[in-house]
Amino acid sequence: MIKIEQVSKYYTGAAAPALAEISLDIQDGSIFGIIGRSGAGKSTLLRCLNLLERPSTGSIAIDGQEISTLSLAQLRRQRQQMGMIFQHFNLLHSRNVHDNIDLPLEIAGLPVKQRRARVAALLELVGLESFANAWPSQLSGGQKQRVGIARALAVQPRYLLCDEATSALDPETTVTILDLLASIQHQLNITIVLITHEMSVVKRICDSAALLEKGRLIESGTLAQIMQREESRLRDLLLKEGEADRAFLAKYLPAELTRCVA
Ligand SMILES: Nc1ncnc2c1ncn2[C@@H]1O[C@H](COP(=O)(O)OP(=O)(O)OP(=O)(O)O)[C@@H](O)[C@H]1O
Repeated sequence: MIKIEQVSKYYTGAAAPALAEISLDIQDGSIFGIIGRSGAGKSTLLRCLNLLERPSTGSIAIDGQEISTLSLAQLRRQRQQMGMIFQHFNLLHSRNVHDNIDLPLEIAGLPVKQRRARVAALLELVGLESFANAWPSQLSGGQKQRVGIARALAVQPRYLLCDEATSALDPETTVTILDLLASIQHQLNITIVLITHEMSVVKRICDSAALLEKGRLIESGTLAQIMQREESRLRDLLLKEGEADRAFLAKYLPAELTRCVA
């Protein structure tokens, strides 16, 4: 479990903190959505989780281990537990698909035979078996993100952090990538933390969510809890584009759906 307690982040020279006293629990095996407008602090929080940024105050504990107390070697090991995918995929254009996925394994110093087997399994996992020799420039956005996902999973992380991973994709491709992430979570039992400004993403795959605004946590909980709250900004946001979203209503508010249909 990731336990974030009273985390604040002050950037030098900034008038207001990027994060202000954020407390959140991210349960193992969940798909946790962090939502907020531009500047809300989502990326800062994600960077604190992947250990690229240190909170100014407060603590982040992973499985009870406070990360600010880790030695450099421990920090390196902990970073390997955090796979990351990005809005613009961040593939190396000088490497083909196979070699992009292989890169973290090469850096980790795994024997070549083991690396080949692992890359083949990852290509299959993301449905790109026949694209091993393709170059990034020959792929669609969705295929590029599949390569990004395979690469992030190469060293078998426990957490997959997704930074607006579908924001550059069209709606149909977005759905296929989100469904792939949900299937991977299920198959590998990893924890997925994703940041997004799109409620449709949260509705499609998240089981928990947190709403940030100007660095502050407005609300958090499981979607089941949020949907039962009387006064909830997150519930309002989830229902805002909800009319057409029967699957979501059927899951969380079946009575509401029956009323809409009647
Ligand atoms: N390296 C930095 N130095 C100074 N200020 C920063 C830095 N990174 C972020 N900020 C500021 O911190 C605040 C939160 O930014 P952050 O990028 O975390 O928000 P966000 O919700 O991810 O926004 P977006 O959706 O636009 O990426 C903003 O006011 C931003 O200008």
